[in-house]
Amino acid sequence: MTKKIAVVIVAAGSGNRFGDPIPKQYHLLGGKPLLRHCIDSFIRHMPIELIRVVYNPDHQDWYNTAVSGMSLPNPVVGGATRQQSVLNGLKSLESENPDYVLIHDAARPGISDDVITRVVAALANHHGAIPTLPVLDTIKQTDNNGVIDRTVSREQLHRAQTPQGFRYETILDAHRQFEGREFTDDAALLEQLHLDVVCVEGAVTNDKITRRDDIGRARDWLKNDPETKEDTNMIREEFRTGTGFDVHRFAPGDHCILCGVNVPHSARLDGHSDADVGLHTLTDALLGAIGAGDIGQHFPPSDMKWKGAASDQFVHHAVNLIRERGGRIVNVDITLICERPKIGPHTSAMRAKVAEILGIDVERVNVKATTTERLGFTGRAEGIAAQAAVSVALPMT
Ligand SMILES: Nc1ccn([C@@H]2O[C@H](COP(=O)(O)OP(=O)(O)OP(=O)(O)O)[C@@H](O)[C@H]2O)c(=O)n1
Ligand SMILES: C[C@](O)(CO)[C@H](O)COP(=O)(O)O
Repeated sequence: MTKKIAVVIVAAGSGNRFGDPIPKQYHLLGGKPLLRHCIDSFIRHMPIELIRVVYNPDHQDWYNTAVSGMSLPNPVVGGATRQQSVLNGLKSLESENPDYVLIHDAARPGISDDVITRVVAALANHHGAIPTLPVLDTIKQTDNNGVIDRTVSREQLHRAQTPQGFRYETILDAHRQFEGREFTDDAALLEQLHLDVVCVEGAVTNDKITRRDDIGRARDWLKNDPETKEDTNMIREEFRTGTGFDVHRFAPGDHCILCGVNVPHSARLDGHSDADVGLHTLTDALLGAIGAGDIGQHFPPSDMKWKGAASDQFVHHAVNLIRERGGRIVNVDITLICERPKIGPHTSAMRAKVAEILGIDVERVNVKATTTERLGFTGRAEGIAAQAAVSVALPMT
């Protein structure tokens, strides 16, 4: 009899070890997000209504981009731990009551048809089946100081991958029973219950993306993957450039706000909001990249509500417009043009602040300064000018 098979793809993690503001499951590999690679693989083995993605609603924009054009069931909200996310995903399938369920990490985009087939086939004779790889290195056990106690035999050791397949009711009961206790994979719960879980052959391409370097390895296998070239689900990106220019005059005061940083000076900047000329020009550049006008259209200077306002909110607004379009900021470069105050001592703090506001890595942000050799209004110390250039990647429609 044909078995009803469902899949839970857990994608609610924040990827702390990967260390990027964009969670790793939404990073592009060969033109499409890791999560989409996983979905595209499972769709060949089961009806779309039996695919459940467990996600974090804070990632909504990235999620929408990843599943664009697909009519998947609504995503399930994840929990604080992988285990909690799995339980939420399993519960969401109760009305479907499948025979088998496969539980897969969205961080494993290199899942192959063969691995899925092997896991499912093994479920005919076992409560669970998981793909594994042999351990090839010699394994040492140490004390707390790193001094070797002994060499562990690797003969019976295996590296566990996903998808881990189970009889649905068995794994749901196990997750309910052990809710709150910590396990690093799903098979471990059945081990506690002395139910048999068999290891089947996994795949090197199915290794988990955990740290930043892992993406490079995944790109290498993808280059050799014949399916990729014909893949019609690739989310292709196009790159947009935006520029900004802004000027504010000096007025009596004792500091300027520049790129979100308080810089002591013998004058302040006058104008719209807190007059942060750096963030204003950045906002203009971001809006320019997506064809969304300029800062004055979104936040009219005539509107008194912006008087004295912190300018990071203008940048946040532009960033949200980019995210709504499924885009991401590739890099930004801001130049402050003035004779005084001296900007050099503050550029590190400005870079960090701008990166924080944009939610991107500091390495993608540059802030620099120049003078105009005492020429013109900046040379006469009447005010500060700033210009910015940004690059934004947008999914091609
Ligand atoms: N609360 C959580 C934690 C993890 N996961 C998912 O579980 C899989 C494997 O977890 P891991 O590699 O540890 O991902 P993260 O938790 O995102 O990474 P990190 O531990 O580095 O923060 C990932 O697909 C991740 O999205 C999840 O759905 N819910
Ligand atoms: C489930 C898993 O991917 C199997 O290898 C792994 O245990 C997840 O562990 P992590 O600590 O969440 O990376």
